Amino acid sequence: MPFPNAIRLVEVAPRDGLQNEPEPIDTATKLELIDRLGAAGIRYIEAASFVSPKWVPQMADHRDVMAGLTRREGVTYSALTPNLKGLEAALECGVEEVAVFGAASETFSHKNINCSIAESLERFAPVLERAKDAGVRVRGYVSCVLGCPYEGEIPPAKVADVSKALYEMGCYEVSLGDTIGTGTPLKAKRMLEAVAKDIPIDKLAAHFHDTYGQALANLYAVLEEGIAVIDSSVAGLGGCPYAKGASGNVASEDVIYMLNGMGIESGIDLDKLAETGQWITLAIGRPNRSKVGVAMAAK
Ligand SMILES: CC(C)(COP(=O)([O-])OP(=O)([O-])OC[C@H]1O[C@@H](n2cnc3c(N)ncnc32)[C@H](O)[C@@H]1OP(=O)([O-])[O-])[C@@H](O)C(=O)NCCC(=O)NCCSC(=O)C[C@@](C)(O)CC(=O)[O-]
Repeated sequence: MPFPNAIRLVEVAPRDGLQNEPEPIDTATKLELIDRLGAAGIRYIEAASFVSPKWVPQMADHRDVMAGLTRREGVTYSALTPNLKGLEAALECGVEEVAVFGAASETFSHKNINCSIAESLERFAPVLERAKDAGVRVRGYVSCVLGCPYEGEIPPAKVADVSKALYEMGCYEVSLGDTIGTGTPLKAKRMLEAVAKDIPIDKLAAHFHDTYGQALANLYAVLEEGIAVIDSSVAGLGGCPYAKGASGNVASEDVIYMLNGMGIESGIDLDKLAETGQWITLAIGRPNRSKVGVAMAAK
């Protein structure tokens, strides 16, 4: 399949990027991050997570983040909602899109959302129904698509089953999460082939963490298969609280640099994006994990 002419980048730094930070990050810093990402041309930003503050304290200010946004025209600001309680709170804050998140690994599902895969799907069904009534689109995530921190290898057929269930339930797009970044390019292709038997490729997204330095190579492999939605995190911020040692998503700057070199449109201003990566890493005292961001800052 030819490479896509254009991609949609889903920027997850304000949520995935910050959810695992050991020190509290104030709401004003999160809001400035979101605003800078919008100013760099990003059209889809995962801004918050309506999960239990006991489970993920960094996302406890979800209401203040959603209510405090300076909304830019044409930008979607989404939030994670694992259950009806989260969805109702998000709706009160005027959210226009939410995401439910499941896993292809039973153990990870229990550790992350305290229920089995089957129970999670039962929980998501009323979330999708309520969201539909409210005119809110729902994205679905599947974690551990290329490996699990507890179970190791996950068969592609298992990933395909959970993805299909989310899609058939009404998720308009399913984002495939390599939660611990252990995937490699051919493995990523094989997994995608299995999922794409049931779901059109333009309804799938790649959400690859870079723990083993494979994320860009894996992205190249799935772009070749027709994937045109990429999740990434500015400065490579992030990690999952329930996947020990997992580092952040592939850095947005690195993705855009690669896409620019391939002539694939994103509508994103790389200079502004790289400045944002430098700014947030200084603001929260973290290393910048984007090679492109570091190289551009050194010029
Ligand atoms: C799902 C639950 C809530 C189940 O947690 P639970 O303990 O089974 O839920 P519960 O219904 O029994 O409720 C327990 C308490 O949580 C409260 N509660 C219940 N729901 C909510 C809510 N929505 N918002 C706020 N509070 C909530 C509820 O009110 C109650 O409070 P208490 O009576 O004890 O004071 C919990 O396990 C949880 O919050 N997990 C979050 C895990 C998480 O955020 N993980 C990181 C995001 S996923 C990820 O990073 C992967 C991804 C998406 O990026 C893709 C990839 O890379 O793989």
